Amino acid sequence: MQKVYVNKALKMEKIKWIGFDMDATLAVYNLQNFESFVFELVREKLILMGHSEELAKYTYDASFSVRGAWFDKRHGNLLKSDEHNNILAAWHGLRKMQSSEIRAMYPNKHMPFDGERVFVLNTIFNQPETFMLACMIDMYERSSLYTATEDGRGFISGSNVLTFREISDDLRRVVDIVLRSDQYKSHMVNNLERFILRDKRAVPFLTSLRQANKKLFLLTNSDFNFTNSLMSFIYGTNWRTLFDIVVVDGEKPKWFATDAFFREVDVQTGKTKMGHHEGPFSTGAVYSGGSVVEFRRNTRLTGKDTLYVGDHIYGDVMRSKKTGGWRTFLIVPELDREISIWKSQRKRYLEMRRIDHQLHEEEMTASSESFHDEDSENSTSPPKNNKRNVTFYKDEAAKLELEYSKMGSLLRSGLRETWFAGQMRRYADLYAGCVYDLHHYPVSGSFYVAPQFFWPTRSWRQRIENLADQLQRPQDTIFSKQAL
Ligand SMILES: Nc1nc2c(ncn2[C@@H]2O[C@H](COP(=O)(O)O)[C@@H](O)[C@H]2O)c(=O)[nH]1
Ligand SMILES: [Mg+2]
Repeated sequence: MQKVYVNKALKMEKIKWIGFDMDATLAVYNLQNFESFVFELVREKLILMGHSEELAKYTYDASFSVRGAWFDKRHGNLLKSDEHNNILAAWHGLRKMQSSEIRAMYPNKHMPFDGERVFVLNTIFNQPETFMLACMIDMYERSSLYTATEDGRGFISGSNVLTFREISDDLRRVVDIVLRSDQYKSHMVNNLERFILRDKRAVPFLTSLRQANKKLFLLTNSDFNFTNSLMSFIYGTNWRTLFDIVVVDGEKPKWFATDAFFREVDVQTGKTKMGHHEGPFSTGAVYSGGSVVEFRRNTRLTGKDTLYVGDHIYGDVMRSKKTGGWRTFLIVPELDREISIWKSQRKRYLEMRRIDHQLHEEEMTASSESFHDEDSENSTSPPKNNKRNVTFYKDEAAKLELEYSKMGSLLRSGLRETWFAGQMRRYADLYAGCVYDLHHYPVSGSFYVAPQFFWPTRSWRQRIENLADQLQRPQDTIFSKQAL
């Protein structure tokens, strides 16, 4: 679709430095191939660890997971929440939970965020993990050796208890080991054609930014050898000359929270030199680790003059904005697909909006009548919502969700915005499906947000259509070649 969307106005002429994340940003992954490869490696290691061999029967289903899900380690559920922690939908294993079940476990269908209890599955690297969590719980639920514990925190077989927390912790450990392993990295770098999508805009994009006097840096959590392989594949072996500074082993989000020094990498051996780096950074050199504090000291950047482009809503976008004061550009690989499904489902969406509005009006009328009748002897409880409308709305919402994946859309659940969408709106100044979409805009222009009007309207149809259009952010984006 080649569009950049705007949450917060940004003048490109004020940006002196542009930083890039590598994995899932400059290096665009073939998600289908990548996710099933990681799923298979993780499955093998979980069985070696001692989990049931029944796991071998589960194959990767790319149409199951959606990013941004929360895993509740206490009840073993995958949750889709909104930005106020209201639960929009939930899965136990591979099974979608009924509304009544969710309500019984989570009063008011709400769960306050607690980092001890919840693991947020935010990145493309968590996608196989999300599906594996569902598979493991499904498998133990079906197993004849295990039954559910009385306290509902997992499974029991004889005197052996396996809690949902333990399942999730085991899986996390295995994913972590797999992504660090030589087996994973060597298979990736030996099969780059399978895992990395080359984009013909890549070199012209970075070159045009440099020609416009922007300083460029790479800041990735990957190690030097892995970075070198991927970047050489995309940009050619001289890729380092495209950047003013190259930082590997970044350990974001920690990179934004410490004052650690940089260490220089020996690009011949890939090993880091002893001690730490002092003095200005050199073009062509590669630095390991470091921190935003040291980076700022070395480059004299203020923060507002830096635009950082990354795919991790927390590690790349929220932390860089909150701690570094950087301007942010989020890459959402699912965006083009989300928008095209959204457009194709506009009629269904408008109908749901109309029903939703009708239900609200009925509720308002009923509660205002009951309020006025409060003291009267004839006081009646509000009439129940029109059941047919409620059922219709729920069925349509479920159908809409299935257009995206079994866990639905990344950005919405029915009409409601997800937690991921809320985070994106708050912390990403710009966003796009692909970093190279920025190449279609002049380097010195400005991004604006179209004004949104919330004036009162007479008819529900007008209100619905206004809202629908506002929610279609693509139409809200204005780009101007002149500065504000
Ligand atoms: N050991 C782990 N490595 C992980 C995990 N999730 C991602 N990763 C690796 O981090 C980098 C991301 O690089 P960036 O360019 O996006 O900053 C990449 O090499 C991933 O393999 C994890 O949970 N554990
Ligand atoms: Mg990344």
